[in-house]
Amino acid sequence: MITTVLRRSCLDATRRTLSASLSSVNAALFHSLTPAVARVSDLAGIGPIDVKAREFHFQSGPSEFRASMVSTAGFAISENSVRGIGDTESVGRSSSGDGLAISELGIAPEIVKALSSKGIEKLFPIQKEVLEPAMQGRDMIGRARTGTGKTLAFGIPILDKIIKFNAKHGRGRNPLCLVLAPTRELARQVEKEFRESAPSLDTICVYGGTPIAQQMRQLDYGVDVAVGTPGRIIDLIKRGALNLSEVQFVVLDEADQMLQVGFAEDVEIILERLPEKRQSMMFSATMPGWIRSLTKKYLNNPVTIDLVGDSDQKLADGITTYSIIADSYGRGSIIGPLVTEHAKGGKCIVFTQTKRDADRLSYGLSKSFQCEALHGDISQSQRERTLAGFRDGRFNILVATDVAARGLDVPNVDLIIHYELPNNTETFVHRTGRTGRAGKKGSAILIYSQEQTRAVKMIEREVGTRFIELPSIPVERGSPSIFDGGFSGGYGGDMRDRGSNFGGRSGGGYGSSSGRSGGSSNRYSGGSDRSGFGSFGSDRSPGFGGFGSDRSSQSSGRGSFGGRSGDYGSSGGRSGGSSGNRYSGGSDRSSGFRDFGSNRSSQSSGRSGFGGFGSNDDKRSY
Ligand SMILES: Nc1ncnc2c1ncn2[C@@H]1O[C@H](COP(=O)(O)OP(=O)(O)OP(=O)(O)O)[C@@H](O)[C@H]1O
Repeated sequence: MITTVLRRSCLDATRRTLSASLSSVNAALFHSLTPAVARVSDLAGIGPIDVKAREFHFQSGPSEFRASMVSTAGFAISENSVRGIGDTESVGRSSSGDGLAISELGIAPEIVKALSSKGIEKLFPIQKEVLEPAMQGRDMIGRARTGTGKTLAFGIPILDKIIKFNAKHGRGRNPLCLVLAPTRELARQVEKEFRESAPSLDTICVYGGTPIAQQMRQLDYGVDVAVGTPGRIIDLIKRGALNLSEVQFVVLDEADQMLQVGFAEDVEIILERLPEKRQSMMFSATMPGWIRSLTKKYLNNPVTIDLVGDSDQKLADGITTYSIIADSYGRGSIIGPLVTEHAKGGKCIVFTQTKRDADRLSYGLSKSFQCEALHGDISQSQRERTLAGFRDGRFNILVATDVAARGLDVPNVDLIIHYELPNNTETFVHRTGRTGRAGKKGSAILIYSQEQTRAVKMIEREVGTRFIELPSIPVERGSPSIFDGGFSGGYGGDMRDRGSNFGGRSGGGYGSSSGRSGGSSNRYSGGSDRSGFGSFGSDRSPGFGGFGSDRSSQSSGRGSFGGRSGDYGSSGGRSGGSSGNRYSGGSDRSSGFRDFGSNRSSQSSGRSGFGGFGSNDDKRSY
């Protein structure tokens, strides 16, 4: 922030000096730095001021960019190939081998140097495939496995173009690039990667749970790249602080999540405010069938770059998957032994379905391990401290909801434990993908109950992996629970409920046995369940909840957008209103893992299929 202020201030000072000699009209325009921009040559005192809206000539790649080098570049890691998923031109190729250095591609030396300082010298496969069409200004859908470098795949060409554009035309006030991400943590990470890869550019990360005034000030000084979550972006637009009229590059990271019902409305509000002439890109490790029809709406003649394909295994190469059977009663007690045996002192993320379980499990584990919880009910500052502590190795076990499932890049996570079956295969892929990143090895353990055997097989089929079955760990019914001291018995006696979990367990599950929740009979049943939690509401209060506070600030002034009052993932944020139905799907859920399949098939037939299940549930359970 300070750097930004100084940098833009210095620029302004130069401009002020120069503007003294200009006509008053030009000087005023020049000084204000609104959509008008002065060329670099003007700043140097050469030639007249060219006051006009900036135009980014993205259709032709910068002359320095050597496309031919890209097409012959090899890879730093290997990636299996595949076929495209779209009905447009597709790319997918199998290649491996020692690749051409990034330094030889003609991209801005600043980027080459910055990447090199992080040990990034050669392109990963997705980066290589994306570079040329991105440089040509093509809209695209990019899909590659988790941890294979999608951020830099879109980051390198965009940053390169902006650096070269700024060098030629000077800097403006409004962002040229907008990246939308589904979670605050991911937005921060993407912005950091952009900032570190192109230190001369001004980047901003905007998301809820942090003071908006500071973000408004920073925007006022001028930025080149804005990264953020949709809620806060809309809020800033409404307040007149964020002007998207000059955006030339827009990226939907984790596109399949961003385009799910509930998210898509806000994405659309934002896209409507972008210039029509722009380059749009969508990236994710998962692109369900339903996304195809949507891309037509958002993308212009896109090229599809799919390095995953439908038939191949969907996980990164270095990941070994295990499964272990445990009934509801014993589930909490086997986590310790699994961590000890399989993480071997390294980093481990345990994914739970609910915030409450994350807290409880973390509490239980903290008696034996250094451990913290991460979910949407935790204040943003604490969330950031927790993630930083996990990255830095201050503690090694993170118990998280799906707020941590997508995109987060914490190096050297050795083990993922799915404490419960995720809601859908996409979530399984993303959760599991927090390990085995950038060519490293990792393991994932899926805990399931007898009743979920078919669901496990379905995951195997859809994800293209084979689970190695671990011997079950005996747990005596009378033995002390890991949750003693607040959760004793919480998992006991609910076996039937928990057994149908994959499809959506319909029983009281955690709630009834622990005495909370005011007798909610279905934790997905919308209002009553959420009110039972109590904490759901607080999601929406400032300072809370992942996406919640994002939206709480929106709701303070979003009237004109008329948007839903829901929330990004923030679970509780969506109480009532339209979301009620989505969560009420008792019948869907009670049908057990069958839903897994039916949900997916309804997804592919259209987005309405998401209504009942997984994706919205993801948001709810953050
Ligand atoms: N060319 C490269 N050489 C070495 N490391 C790289 C390269 N490109 C990216 N990385 C590193 O690989 C890691 C994973 O990258 P990134 O987070 O972009 O993956 P991703 O494909 O977006 O994953 P996800 O699907 O989980 O979001 C990061 O730590 C990044 O710095």
